[in-house]
Amino acid sequence: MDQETMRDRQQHIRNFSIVAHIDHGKSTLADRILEMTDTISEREMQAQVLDDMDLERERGITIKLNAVELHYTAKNGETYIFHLIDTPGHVDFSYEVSRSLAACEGALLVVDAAQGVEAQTLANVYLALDDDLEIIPVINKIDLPSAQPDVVKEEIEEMIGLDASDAILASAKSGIGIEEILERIVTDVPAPSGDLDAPLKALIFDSVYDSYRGVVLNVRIVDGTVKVGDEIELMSNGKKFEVTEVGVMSPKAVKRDMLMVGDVGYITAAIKTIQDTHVGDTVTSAAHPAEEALEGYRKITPMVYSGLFPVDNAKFNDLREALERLQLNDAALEFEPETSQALGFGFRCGFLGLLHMDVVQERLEREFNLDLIMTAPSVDYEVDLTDGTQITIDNPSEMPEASAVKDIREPFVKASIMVPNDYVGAVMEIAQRKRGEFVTMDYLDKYRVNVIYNLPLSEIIYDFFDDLKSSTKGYASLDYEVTGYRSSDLVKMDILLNGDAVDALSSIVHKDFAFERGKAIVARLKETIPRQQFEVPIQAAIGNKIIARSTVKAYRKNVLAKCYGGDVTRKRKLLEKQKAGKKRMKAVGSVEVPQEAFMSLLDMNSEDTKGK
Ligand SMILES: Nc1nc2c(ncn2[C@@H]2O[C@H](COP(=O)(O)OP(=O)(O)OP(=O)(O)O)[C@@H](O)[C@H]2O)c(=O)[nH]1
Repeated sequence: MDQETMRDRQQHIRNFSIVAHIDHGKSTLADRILEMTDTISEREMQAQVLDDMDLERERGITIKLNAVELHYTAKNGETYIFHLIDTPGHVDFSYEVSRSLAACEGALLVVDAAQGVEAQTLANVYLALDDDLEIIPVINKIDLPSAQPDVVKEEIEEMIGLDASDAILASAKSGIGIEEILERIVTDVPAPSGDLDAPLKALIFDSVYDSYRGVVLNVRIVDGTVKVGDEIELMSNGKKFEVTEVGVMSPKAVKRDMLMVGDVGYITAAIKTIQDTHVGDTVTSAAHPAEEALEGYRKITPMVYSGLFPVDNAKFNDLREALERLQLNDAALEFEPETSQALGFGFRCGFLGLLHMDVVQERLEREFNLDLIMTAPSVDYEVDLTDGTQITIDNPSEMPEASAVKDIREPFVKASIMVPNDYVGAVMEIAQRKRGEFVTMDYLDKYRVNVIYNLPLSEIIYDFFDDLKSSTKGYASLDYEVTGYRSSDLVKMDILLNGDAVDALSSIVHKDFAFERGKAIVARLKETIPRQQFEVPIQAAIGNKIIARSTVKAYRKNVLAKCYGGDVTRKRKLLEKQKAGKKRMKAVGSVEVPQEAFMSLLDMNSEDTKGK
């Protein structure tokens, strides 16, 4: 390609994302766009191509970002190169949204015509506005009988402050408005402004490990060009590599001779060590390095911590390797080795939230074939000791004796909960129960309210959102940000099995809830720990004081005795269930403890809310 062709090409590139609240139709719209541009035929279209992780498909949510190149011949007769960069919609992953947005000039803002603007619509659109992206409002699902496009337009104008008079009315499901969207991308989203002749500068926005090709870098080229044979340098550590392949995803990998300014594609360079690359780094040319690296991404700090232990202790190194690979394209995942008396060697991992934790656990098990025991999630605490020192603790078992502790502070969040008027009472009741402190309440329009609460993060990471959803018929949407740490009356609760404290079962609880939770967790453990050859006493204790107790009776009858006369399938099912359960047993001292027992700490939270 000569210079002129490249300059002309640059003018025809459009890089954009789709931002939306979860379930407002982002993936469906992406599919329609791929179909309309013949990037993929209907026959090839597996349900929702952009969400290509199995896990995502099962859960129906977008987690990882993907970038796809497509070609669109506009009404003006010219062909444009679109790069569509997918973004996740769940609150846990807003960090990833900002990563994809950094590679774009524009964003489609998709709002469900029946649901209206929701918490993540706002959170995500603010991220896009921070990046100065051109925003095109799209009101989706206008085919629904309950669609109220005019009300939604008003909401977009009032709540976001965007002009919605020319918002596109669309139905991703029935294909309405898709062409208009494509045309507006051409006319409204600016072409990338980088300098073709400047030294290479490419932003790594994602990377994956491939056992044949090494690390595959997904990049947005900000300046210059890169081709096979070039020597590249990673600006954060000065490491140099020779480029072995470049290409784009369309949606399968398509090799190219080169990538140029404005392109979004991949680079491989036989990078074998995972630790060398990290998202947010800048790739430059080793021969003509850029003077300054791109701004990169802000550092993200995990909010929820949990211990991950292989059921088979010999798999410790496999687990480390798997975590390293996941970390490649999951900058938010943190881990460090942890030793538990009860569970042996494992890792203390930091996650963005419970969904993130769940996804990591499932990926480790499916993609890396690991059987894991995961301990209940915890937040991190700032602790002032009586000797004047301050420590941070993300593992309840490390909490010092109460006598050595002067003050414990826990993270607080400002939560914004959007609901229809009718449910405000229900929301307040839940927030209050979770030690919430009411801040304010704004009427968004005639129908909906934004309720703001300060809440301890530890209270909302578990089941707050589920509770909210179920008591508002699914209408509530939630967004939150950590605002700081506050002193709370917290104590460490130990759990003793057969008289021995099990470190992996300790938790930190508010004094006022300690009794109740102690009782609930002991009851829950009694249900989950199977009968053994001997009696197993279960106790909850604060310091030396036992606050709740129960006993798992010794094992007597065969499990099959529970079956009704000779029903073979039922019998088999029961045996299978028992076998699956066994796989995840861990011997803690002399007691066999199943995985679910370690999650009892979670259940106890919902337990104590039920009775009220
Ligand atoms: N009636 C109707 N349903 C739609 C339309 N667009 C999407 N849906 C449905 O809405 C649901 C959510 O759509 P998705 O495309 O998966 O939503 P999403 O925003 O990508 O969700 P995440 O990937 O989790 O962020 C699916 O059941 C779709 O079939 C539409 O235009 N009309």
